[in-house]
Amino acid sequence: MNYARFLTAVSAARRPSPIRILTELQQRSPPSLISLAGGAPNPNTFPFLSASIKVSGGEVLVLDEPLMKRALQYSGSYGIPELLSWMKDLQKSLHNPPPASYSPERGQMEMCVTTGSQEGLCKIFEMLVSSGDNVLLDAPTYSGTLAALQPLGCNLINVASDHHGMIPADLGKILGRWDPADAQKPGSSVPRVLYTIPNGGNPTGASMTYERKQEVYELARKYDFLIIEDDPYYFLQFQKPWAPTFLSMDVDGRVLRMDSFSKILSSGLRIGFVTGPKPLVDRVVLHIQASTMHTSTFTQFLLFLRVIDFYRSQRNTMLCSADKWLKDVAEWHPPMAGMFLWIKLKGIKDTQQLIMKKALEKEVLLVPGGVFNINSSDPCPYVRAAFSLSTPQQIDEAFRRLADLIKEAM
Ligand SMILES: Cc1ncc(COP(=O)(O)O)c(CNc2cc3ccccc3n(O)c2=O)c1O
Repeated sequence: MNYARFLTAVSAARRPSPIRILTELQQRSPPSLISLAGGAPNPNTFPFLSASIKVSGGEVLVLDEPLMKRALQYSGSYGIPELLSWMKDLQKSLHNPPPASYSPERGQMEMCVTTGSQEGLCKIFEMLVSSGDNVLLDAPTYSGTLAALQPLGCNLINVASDHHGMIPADLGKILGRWDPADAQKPGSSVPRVLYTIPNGGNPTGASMTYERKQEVYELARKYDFLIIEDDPYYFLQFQKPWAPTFLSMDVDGRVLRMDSFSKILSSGLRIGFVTGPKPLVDRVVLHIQASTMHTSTFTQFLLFLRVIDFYRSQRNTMLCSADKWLKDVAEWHPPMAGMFLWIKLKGIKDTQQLIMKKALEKEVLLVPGGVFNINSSDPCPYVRAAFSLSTPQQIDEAFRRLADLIKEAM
């Protein structure tokens, strides 16, 4: 992808802020580093020393004094490392984005934390849209998007939609006005941006089918435009399996995705995430450096502690169910971090067929361990179980089914 052609002159002119480079450097350095560089305030002057916050379920999140000193201090413009690392794992687990394994130049998956997904939206539009540009979207649409787009003086082209979201045939008809070969020409009027809300559209409630997403994505490839996937209602889908996202099919690195925790954790914490190709996300971060510097460190830590607390309880649930159903047929080590349990099945040389065929018949899905080996065809007795998304009841039933499966296979 030629990402430069998508940037406005303002975005292309942005350069890293020297003080932010120092903050990132300091954040990555060992505590032994002595910095006389940053103009950060002395945390010993902060009047807030610690915090204990009771969360639903009765647990208490504690920000002790050392953590509070970090939480009240400046932090990196991409987001705090702990939260970014967790979010990248989550995106890989949820969407398995092809660009996760790409090189930076090829559009490697990058992420940054934003102050609400609204900030992500606004900065992405200001990065990509200049006056007079043609922008594709399906209206009616979120008023906050129009508030961010319309002042940029672009030409909004409305693509017809229905309760299944944007109608690819209408998009194709609209794009038929142009020759795809012109897309790369300087000054071309071929649209470079398509915006859509793929799940629980605001205000229509429409959710886009996977098939339509595939057709839209193919048109994006043909006319070489970016897809802005604004998905704050992804976690509010009422039926499973959740619809595969544009990010999950993004073989070209042409999807910029916004996630939000406003509807599932707190709207006042103002935390959103941008996921997309590194050359573009880096430009959003340069804008953050020059505007807010970063999303509140304190609220990022609050979210991270809540997430960790949730994952710790999910891990404990999975370990209880493993002890209950699998202790005679498998072995594992309790994970001290992350969202995965690595399970070795006893008496099974290779789990590939067992999982890809037999497990599906019993309606339980895990990942056969072989896919994580350098040579995936090498036999592997392990399976990977994720405890990020399923309920305790689902985890328990899944392991009951897995235990049946292993006993039948032994
Ligand atoms: C499609 C789509 N994209 C992005 C956002 C922004 O979410 P956030 O920044 O992550 O919190 C939204 C939030 N939508 C609304 C917000 C809102 C806030 C105060 C009062 C009313 C509001 N109404 O009515 C809304 O629809 C959205 O629906």
